[in-house]
Amino acid sequence: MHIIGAGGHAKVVLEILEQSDPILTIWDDNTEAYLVHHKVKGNINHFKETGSDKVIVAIGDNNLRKKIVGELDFPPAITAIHASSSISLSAHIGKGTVVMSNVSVNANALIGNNVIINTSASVDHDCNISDFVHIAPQVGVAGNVTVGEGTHIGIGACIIQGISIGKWATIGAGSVIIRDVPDYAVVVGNPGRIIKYKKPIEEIYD
Ligand SMILES: CC(=O)SCCNC(=O)CCNC(=O)[C@H](O)C(C)(C)COP(=O)(O)OP(=O)(O)OC[C@H]1O[C@@H](n2cnc3c(N)ncnc32)[C@H](O)[C@@H]1OP(=O)(O)O
Repeated sequence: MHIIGAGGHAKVVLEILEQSDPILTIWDDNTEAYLVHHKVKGNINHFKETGSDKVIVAIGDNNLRKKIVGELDFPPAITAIHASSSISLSAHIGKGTVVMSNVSVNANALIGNNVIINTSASVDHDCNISDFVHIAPQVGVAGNVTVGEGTHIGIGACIIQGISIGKWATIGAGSVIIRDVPDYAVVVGNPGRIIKYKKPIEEIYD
């Protein structure tokens, strides 16, 4: 199994994957780096020579994670699911996705590819979470919420039921979201209010 990334987020992903398979190879453009006790084996171009899809891109920044996944010859096929998480049998977890400790994913929730559901977050029934989203620690997402590609939901935020959040939006730490959020909006506070709009770097240059 392979991990791309050697930063703080990758450290947590490493610990999850080591529960099931201690044979892991780490790849990062900083080829001098260590991920805990594993020395980085090579850069991302070097990784491509393995021809493997048994990889997860363990990079916390949604924009950068999408960019790196896009550079790979095969989409990541590994999911990292912590043994203490509780995932409904009717939920779907996409490939390349990380589910950290004490997370709950309830009935009929759809979680896309290359998503991060961070420590102790909960995603309730019938939610639809798109690719490259990051749901930070302690976030509560109520039932029937949709979240567009690449959105970051900050630590401790709450989203009430039925809300639709657009793509590449940012929800500030501790915010309470009671109204729909448009694409690219940065929303903070209780109740959440839009303070600005921020496009991901790739889309700014499109
Ligand atoms: C395991 C892990 O570590 S996972 C990572 C967890 N971390 C997170 O989830 C981080 C979430 N990030 C935030 O909350 C950030 O503050 C952001 C993204 C919302 C805003 O960051 P920036 O774009 O740098 O905005 P900036 O700091 O300039 O703040 C702009 C204004 O919004 C206010 N503001 C920023 N964040 C918040 C917040 N969470 N709640 C309320 N107000 C806020 C600021 O006080 C400031 O107000 P002012 O203009 O009246 O002074």
